[in-house]
Amino acid sequence: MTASRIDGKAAGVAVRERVAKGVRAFEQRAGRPPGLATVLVGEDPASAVYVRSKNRATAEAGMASFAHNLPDTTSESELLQLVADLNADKRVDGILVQLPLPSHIDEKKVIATIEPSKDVDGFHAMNAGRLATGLDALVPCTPLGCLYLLKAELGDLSGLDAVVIGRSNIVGKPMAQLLLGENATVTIAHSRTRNLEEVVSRADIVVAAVGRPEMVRGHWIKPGATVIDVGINRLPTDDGKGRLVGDVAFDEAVEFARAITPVPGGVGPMTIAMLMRNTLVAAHRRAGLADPENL
Ligand SMILES: Nc1nc(=O)c2c([nH]1)NC[C@@H]1CN(c3ccc(C(=O)N[C@@H](CCC(=O)O)C(=O)O)cc3)C=[N+]21
Repeated sequence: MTASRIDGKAAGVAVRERVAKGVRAFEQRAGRPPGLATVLVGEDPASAVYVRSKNRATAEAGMASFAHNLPDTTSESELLQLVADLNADKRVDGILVQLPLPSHIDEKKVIATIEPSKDVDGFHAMNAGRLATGLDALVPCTPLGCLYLLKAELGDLSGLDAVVIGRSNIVGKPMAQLLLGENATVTIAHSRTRNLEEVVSRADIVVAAVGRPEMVRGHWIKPGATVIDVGINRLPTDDGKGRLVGDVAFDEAVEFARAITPVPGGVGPMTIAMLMRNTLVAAHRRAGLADPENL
């Protein structure tokens, strides 16, 4: 069997087009566009690229974009003050503080300072707790994008065996919560899991989010399973440009899976699309409007 490639780029474009329509409708009703503020501290080139593409996507969706690029000498209290200012700014519906932050800044403190109704990353404990207890929440963009691709591929996930490899607050844990919400049987595996191969080989759905290049081998995959690869690992190449690979050995896994996301062009573009979606949803909730439909 040769797996189909799940086209996250195309799915992301489709979501962003629906968001853009929703933005126009919101603006008619609220008299202002939804707004997203991004905060980048320091000069990490990869972070700068990601934040730029988020700002571009925001403008393309017709939303107001407020980009704050700060030097890596920014103190923690200066950053907390900026977040407080953005919390109070009525034009701002979403606040994204790009991670990782420089080591002299406590990420936990920064996340805890973001107003939960503007936390479009879904990282605040309020949103994590609301997701875990089945209340309306802002849900982290990457797992939300993964769930979107899974439902597009499989429809109903009820009763399926899902394995999430990785237990981060950003991907693994919220991914598991979302799958549980869809009535999948969920296993969370991690670096201490014994016999990972055997655990993976039982799964109808594999979500790999460990950050270790090509760690999941093709023969681990149950024939006909669906594989979502969250990893983005840059490997060195002779020409110095580097090559992106996921956490799954793609060329092997296509021989076993029913469908699989490539890297790049899989989960990454969906993350940005879901950030646009979350910003539109946050704008509606903050304006006292019902959630937009069909996103
Ligand atoms: N507060 C915060 N929120 C985030 O959502 C967040 C963050 N910090 N820090 C870094 C990670 C990483 N991230 C990506 C988003 C899009 C792609 C993406 O679009 N990737 C493309 C291109 C990859 C490339 O060429 O580098 C692809 O996979 O096809 C990748 C990675 C969001 N993150």
